[in-house]
Amino acid sequence: MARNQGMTGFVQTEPAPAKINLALHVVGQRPDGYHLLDMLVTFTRFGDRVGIAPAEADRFTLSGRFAPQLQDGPASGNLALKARDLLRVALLRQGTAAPPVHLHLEKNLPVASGIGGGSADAAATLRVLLRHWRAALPAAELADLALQLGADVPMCLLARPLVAAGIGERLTVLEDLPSFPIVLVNPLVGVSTPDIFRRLSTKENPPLAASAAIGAAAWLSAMRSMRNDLEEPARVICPVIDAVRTELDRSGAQLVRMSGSGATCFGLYGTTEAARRAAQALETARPDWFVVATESYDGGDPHGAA
Ligand SMILES: C[C@@](CO)(OP(=O)(O)O)[C@H](O)COP(=O)(O)OP(=O)(O)OC[C@H]1O[C@@H](n2ccc(N)nc2=O)[C@H](O)[C@@H]1O
Ligand SMILES: Nc1ncnc2c1ncn2[C@@H]1O[C@H](COP(=O)(O)OP(=O)(O)O)[C@@H](O)[C@H]1O
Repeated sequence: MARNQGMTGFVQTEPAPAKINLALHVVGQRPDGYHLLDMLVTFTRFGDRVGIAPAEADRFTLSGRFAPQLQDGPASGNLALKARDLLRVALLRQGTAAPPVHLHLEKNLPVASGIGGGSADAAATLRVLLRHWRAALPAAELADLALQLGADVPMCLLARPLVAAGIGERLTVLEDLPSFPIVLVNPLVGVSTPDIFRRLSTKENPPLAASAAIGAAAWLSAMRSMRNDLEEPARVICPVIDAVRTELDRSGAQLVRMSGSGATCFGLYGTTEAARRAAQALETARPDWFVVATESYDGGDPHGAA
């Protein structure tokens, strides 16, 4: 697997936005061990990017700040390539051609950080390859294929504000969730998702009450009564999360919470300028952390907005 300068020369590129769990309630456990979750989810303009070009044989290259972390393991373990291979098998089964491609991943999102980078890459790969190969799968088959790649992949395929239930396969798109100026902060300590789930002390918590709020103030107030049930076990494994939260609280955020299984925490702000200033102050105070100011999507077409 080679390092590559960037996206120049790729015939099609696709954004792989970060997934933000604005709330995550653990409400049960399936017999196979997977946890039942109620999640309020949005996506950000900031994310990874997948590019493709036709090729004589399949090829995979990486660039971006976090590419080195994915270069150590075998490329075949990369979720973008798993997505390519699974999609190709499904298309060949129905008689659709899926010729070789050069796939490039610009890795801007920290790895194992609770914002679904690998899932976003897999989903973006599915979207861009379906376009490139001018192919389609029945909706139910595509949803199944996405879920095989990971519990977060179906929601990343939609990449728009939604409520997710089950393990992430039951999705309800939210048309009225506003866009929020948001700052993401990760202390650059990777957190293993199964480890966090294993440490949960209780698995049957109150469900998400997703009432139909209208406007940013009403949504903020509704979100304040929601939780991320994975925060408690994550703070035990990764105590620096407390420091991340404290810094975000001090930066003037209207709501601070951890996303997914951590360790990324986010702050929501009243204006883009407030988010930008907060990110600048955080970066100065903690140059060893990953800090980015961005915006979450509203209920409109995410691919138009990205
Ligand atoms: C916690 C969440 C919330 O959005 O996000 P991240 O922290 O990964 O971003 C997701 O549910 C993560 O989804 P994803 O990262 O795709 O998980 P998978 O690869 O399917 O599962 C990895 C492992 O996590 C545990 N797992 C995952 C999802 C779930 N609902 N219950 C679980 O117990 C299982 O041990 C599983 O083997
Ligand atoms: N394209 C990818 N980007 C990030 N991680 C990947 C990718 N492909 C495989 N992985 C593996 O998936 C695991 C989860 O990574 P990631 O999706 O970044 O986690 P999270 O959902 O917690 O943000 C990592 O341990 C990593 O080795």
